Amino acid sequence: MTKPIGGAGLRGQSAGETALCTVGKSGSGLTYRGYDVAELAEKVTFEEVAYLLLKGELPNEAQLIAYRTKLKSMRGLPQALKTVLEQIPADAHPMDVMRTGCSMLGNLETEADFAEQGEKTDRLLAAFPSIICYWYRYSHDGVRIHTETEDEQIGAHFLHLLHDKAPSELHAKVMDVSLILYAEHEFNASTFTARVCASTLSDLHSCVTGAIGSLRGPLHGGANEAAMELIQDMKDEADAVATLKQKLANKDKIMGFGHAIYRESDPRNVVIKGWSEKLAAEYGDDRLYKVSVACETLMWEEKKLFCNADFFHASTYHYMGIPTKLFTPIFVCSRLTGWAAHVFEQRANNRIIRPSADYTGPEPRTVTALQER
Ligand SMILES: CC(=O)SCCNC(=O)CCNC(=O)[C@H](O)C(C)(C)COP(=O)(O)OP(=O)(O)OC[C@H]1O[C@@H](n2cnc3c(N)ncnc32)[C@H](O)[C@@H]1OP(=O)(O)O
Ligand SMILES: O=C([O-])CC(=O)C(=O)O
Repeated sequence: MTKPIGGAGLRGQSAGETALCTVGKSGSGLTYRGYDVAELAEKVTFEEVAYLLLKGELPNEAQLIAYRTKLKSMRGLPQALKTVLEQIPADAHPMDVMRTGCSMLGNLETEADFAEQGEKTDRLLAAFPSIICYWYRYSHDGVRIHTETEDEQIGAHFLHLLHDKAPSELHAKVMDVSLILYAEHEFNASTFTARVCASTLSDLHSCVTGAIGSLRGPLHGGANEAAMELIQDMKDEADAVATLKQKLANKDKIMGFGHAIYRESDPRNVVIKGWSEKLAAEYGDDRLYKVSVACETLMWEEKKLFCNADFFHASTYHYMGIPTKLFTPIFVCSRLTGWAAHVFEQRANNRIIRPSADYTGPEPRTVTALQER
């Protein structure tokens, strides 16, 4: 069945132009500046994708080396930010930590002029893994970590800070692919939030802080954590089927399935699913992978709903020893590139975003005096 255009949620309506990304239009269904995401995930690294989105083209070798060196040099956190992170309790939601971390950095290293937007974005790109891991390791393990590592790549750097040791080649590769898959997705809710904020000529940190808030919800980025909570207790494939049937009978939303734009599949799923299978073999226990596949089959048979980017990310991250509550912050570390590129694009051709509303309230009336109400 084709979905009606228009209606609630601005679905099917164009809200502006972008040269950054197409969703559901060509190739596997997702392109970044004309490159198919599946090809990018196979042939390049996340830092190249970040460069592509933020600067317009893939870097040559010298540009990539310089970019990686620069990002590596920006991983340290100011003491004032560390002090703030140390105040945040262990049971805080890590997305709230990201939001506060971004906002605090905006106070300490404010974007004074739009000419600084590229520098400020690179700084956030380098600092986000440090922010989440500094807070996590301090609040959970009681240690103040050094946030600088020699890892060339952001994904490996994140795993290194989290686990206090450099990751295996396989885990570094999977993290890198994951960051590529999550980097950009046209006018999704969090990116649109960033663009609305940018359209008021606000600063970059405000745009990104708002976007983090939008990504946090379970209907958007928070779905990867919700998917993990769904599958973690499933004992086997039969249990997965029974659990989902019951949830569907209860009319529950199944997190990690469905999409606002894609109709039959999310092109990121096949890529991350493949890596989840490889990790399951390495891990030596494929229960989570198998129950995930059983969920995928059942959801298609029963509801014609398919896995979105988030579903197989749950097992993938779990196999790499990442705590569930850090899943969505990883999404932030990646999507920052898309958000910032959209902010740059909005600023380059700006008009304040201010749609109209259809009024459904009372007819005009006069105020009754307080004593008479
Ligand atoms: C990286 C990302 O952000 S990807 C998205 C992550 N979010 C999730 O995984 C949350 C679960 N999925 C959903 O809630 C939705 O599919 C969304 C929010 C992604 C898209 O929402 P919409 O565009 O409104 O969905 P859509 O119009 O395709 O829904 C059609 C029908 O399928 C149902 N449906 C859609 N997704 C699901 C789901 N995951 N589980 C159960 N039913 C669903 C809807 O309730 C709707 O039924 P209705 O017409 O009886 O109300
Ligand atoms: O496009 C959307 O609505 C949600 C999504 O998949 C993303 O932001 O990656």
